[in-house]
Amino acid sequence: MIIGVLALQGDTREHLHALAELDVIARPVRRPDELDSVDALIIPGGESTAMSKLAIEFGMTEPLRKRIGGGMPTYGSCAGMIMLAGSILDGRADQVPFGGIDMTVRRNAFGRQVDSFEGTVDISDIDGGPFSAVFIRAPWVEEVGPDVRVLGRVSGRSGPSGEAARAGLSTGSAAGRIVAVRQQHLLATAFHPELTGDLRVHRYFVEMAREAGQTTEG
Ligand SMILES: NC(=O)CC[C@H](N)C(=O)O
Repeated sequence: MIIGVLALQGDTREHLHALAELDVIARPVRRPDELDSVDALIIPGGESTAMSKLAIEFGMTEPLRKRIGGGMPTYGSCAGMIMLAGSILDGRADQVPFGGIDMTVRRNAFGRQVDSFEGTVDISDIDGGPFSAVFIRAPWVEEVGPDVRVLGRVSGRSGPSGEAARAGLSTGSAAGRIVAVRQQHLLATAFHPELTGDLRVHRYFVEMAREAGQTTEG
């Protein structure tokens, strides 16, 4: 099994590194023929408006829509979550998501004054305690359709910076927000597990990809 990491823009390297730590064969994907050669895909964090523009320029939008819609296991973190959404609030008018997950996300949702903060997130399918999750100009999920499972919400604050408090975690405006979802073969988180060295989300996704591979092969 080969897992690709979309390499148009964003923190591709960090995801490749996380996959290498898990002994998975992983490679960057920029062109349609490279997409053809992978079994699953990670869409990294970065800037979704730039990613959308580059995907159009590289002729990747339609091939990606087709593979994602056709059952390729795909995981999006942060900007990648935005690109997997059916609909985007506070996006740019010319921004075209790849879609796949029946959800509405709000870009830069935690407030413009807060560029980044750490929060805690419990993910229902993943053992080992809450995640210390890094949010960088992150979206949250505003609404989900009936086929989407909510896996995680912001449960509290962590980290010494007090940024989480400014993000409203103490007053409750960020607490409880949906930041991890799954719809069948598609997974998305608003935070960046690739930046914290906690490999549990990647391990979970690799398992998803393996299971999908077994179903198609057998
Ligand atoms: N860290 C991120 O991926 C930020 C996402 C960014 N705010 C966007 O709209 O794409």
